[in-house]
Amino acid sequence: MTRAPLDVLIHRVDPEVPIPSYGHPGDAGLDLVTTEAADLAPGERTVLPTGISIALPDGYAAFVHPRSGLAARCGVSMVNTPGTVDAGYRGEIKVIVVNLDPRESVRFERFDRIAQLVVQQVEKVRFHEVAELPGSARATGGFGSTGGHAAVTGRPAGTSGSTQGYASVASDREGQ
Ligand SMILES: O=c1ccn([C@H]2C[C@H](O)[C@@H](COP(=O)(O)OP(=O)(O)OP(=O)(O)O)O2)c(=O)[nH]1
Repeated sequence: MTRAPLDVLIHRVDPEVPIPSYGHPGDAGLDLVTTEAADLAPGERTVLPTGISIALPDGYAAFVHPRSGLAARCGVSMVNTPGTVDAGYRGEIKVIVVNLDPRESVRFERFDRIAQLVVQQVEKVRFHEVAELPGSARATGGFGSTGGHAAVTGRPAGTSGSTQGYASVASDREGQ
């Protein structure tokens, strides 16, 4: 069953910016564009304005996510992915982009799509302190306790002469 869309007030800080829209009917993210052109050298980051501010209803938040096409093609991501836009925030939404490509610079023109905005309902919690938490299958195992992604300080398997360290996913592949 299709739910009715949530009504959200929007203000265009830049009157020429297009109102964010979904690329396809089933998409989760609304495209965000930059209103400023920018050049990013390898490893460089910058804060880009999107030209919009919104008023989300209480109980909602919007999350600024990177675009996978930009990531795959140009190595562009966001420093704080996902960025959190609080329901009470009325300022212009900004995107902290970073060029993770080790060699190529990237250039954004005004109104290039740089990120996507996912609006979600969020729970408010009330903490109840206890002396001991109830048991669970995972218990306290975290950070790689199921195996895989062991850091290898020496050479990658099957090579010789390299002085660089590699992270290995071999034990994950083998299901260890
Ligand atoms: O990618 C982002 C992340 C945040 N914001 C805006 C909306 C958010 O409501 C506000 C504050 O963000 P956050 O709480 O993540 O930042 P903080 O560093 O914890 O700042 P504060 O002390 O203001 O909470 O900045 C953006 O425009 N883009």
